[in-house]
Amino acid sequence: MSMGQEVRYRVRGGRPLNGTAFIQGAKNAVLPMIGAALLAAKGRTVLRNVPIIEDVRRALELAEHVGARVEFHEAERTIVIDASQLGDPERAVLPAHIAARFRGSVLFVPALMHRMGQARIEGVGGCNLGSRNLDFHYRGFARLGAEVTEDDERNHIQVTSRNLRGGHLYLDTPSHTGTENLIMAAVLAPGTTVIEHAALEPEVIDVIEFLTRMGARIRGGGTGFITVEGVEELTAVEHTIMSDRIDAGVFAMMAAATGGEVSLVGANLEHLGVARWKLEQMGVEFAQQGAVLHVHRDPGTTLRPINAVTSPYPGFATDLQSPLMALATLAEGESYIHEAIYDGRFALADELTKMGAKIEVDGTRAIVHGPTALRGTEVVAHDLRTGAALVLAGLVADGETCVAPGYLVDRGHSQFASRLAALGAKITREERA
Ligand SMILES: CC(=O)N[C@H]1[C@@H](OP(=O)(O)OP(=O)(O)OC[C@H]2O[C@@H](n3ccc(=O)[nH]c3=O)[C@H](O)[C@@H]2O)O[C@H](CO)[C@@H](O)[C@@H]1O
Ligand SMILES: C=C(OP(=O)(O)O)C(=O)O
Repeated sequence: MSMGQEVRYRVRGGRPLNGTAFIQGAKNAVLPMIGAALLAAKGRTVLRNVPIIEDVRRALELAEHVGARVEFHEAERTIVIDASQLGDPERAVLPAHIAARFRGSVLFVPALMHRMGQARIEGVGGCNLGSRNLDFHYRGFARLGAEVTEDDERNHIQVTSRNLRGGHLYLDTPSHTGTENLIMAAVLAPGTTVIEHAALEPEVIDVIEFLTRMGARIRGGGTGFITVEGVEELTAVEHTIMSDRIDAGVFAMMAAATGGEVSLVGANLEHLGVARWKLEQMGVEFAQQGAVLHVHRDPGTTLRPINAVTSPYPGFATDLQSPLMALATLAEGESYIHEAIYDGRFALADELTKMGAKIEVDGTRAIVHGPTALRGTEVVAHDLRTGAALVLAGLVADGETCVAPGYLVDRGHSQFASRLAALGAKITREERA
């Protein structure tokens, strides 16, 4: 999609979702893996089960911009990356026009440090969720020996790294990309690095598996205490990306909202963490059948209200908080939601209010008064998950719901309209020049 096009989703409510949906590969695993692939000085990396999302397209543009050769075989959901030519320090720049369009751009910094000795970050994007800092990343790079300077005027950050070496690192809170970035900074730094208070997300573990296959020496993934022994070089390998637990959670909640019955191919119930138990309390039935997750909500029963607090894995995922708020508008009674990770995720409440929902917001806490008979209207996707949550609301609303800008949904959900249409939803994705 070019920058000039406007994408919108049009949804007509009233149909239960039934059938089979293919859960995409994980956005939050593929982005660090594209960054990690740039660490390999020889050979070609092959990534499989790649989600066809805008963030992946931006990541590949960025990889080309810094000097890698990339191919995205969309029909095969496969990426091939050749990073053997990286090395020109002049190209060690993450320009705002690409990097500011997605959060994952920050995951390129370790590769630029190792391969080019420096990195200039002219912008980092991601969903507009209030304050989102990167201080743990930069402080960690500095503890490994990098020099980090800020150009406040232009809002640029310069990282220079002649001699990275192992060190003792910690995170104030278990940052997801922070953990991945510090691991990638440490894998090629001589000596031992310890990372305390590391993130436990399944994607972090998938990234550790990928790096280990490349030749990295990493222990303690999933324990919160990670040890990395620096190695001299990493090799390009092949890896199949884990399935996207947020995509799975969104489809499960859509089945629940509409009173449907779906089979989610590739979804893993364990990866839902606390969200699984919350949805079960609301009246959603899950059955894991090997690699397929079966989700059912009896349309003859009402949804029960819920209390949820977002927290790092295995807590209730903040990325699932928005669709949960939309689902809670349908529950019989008062739901309480506390968003403890981001201070700006509740823009959704105003949009749901336009559809008839009754939600009281106080800072990062919200009370949802259900049940509401939602009405379709034009609503704004302020961020990726707000977009997905509004599509969920549209699936049960009376009349037509129009969700824009669709680009934000396309940042993270692959072929959203066609996968939902395959389950019986009335949804179209429109592009206007
Ligand atoms: C590309 C990617 O993987 N994105 C995910 C990643 O984002 P991301 O890795 O950016 O999220 P973090 O875990 O780093 O952020 C969590 C909280 O920590 C704060 N913080 C973070 C880093 C830092 O250096 N200083 C600091 O103060 C942030 O402002 C935020 O309030 O994890 C989030 C939390 O699970 C998810 O919502 C995002 O989908
Ligand atoms: C917050 C999200 O993504 P990002 O970190 O890429 O902005 C998300 O996936 O909901």
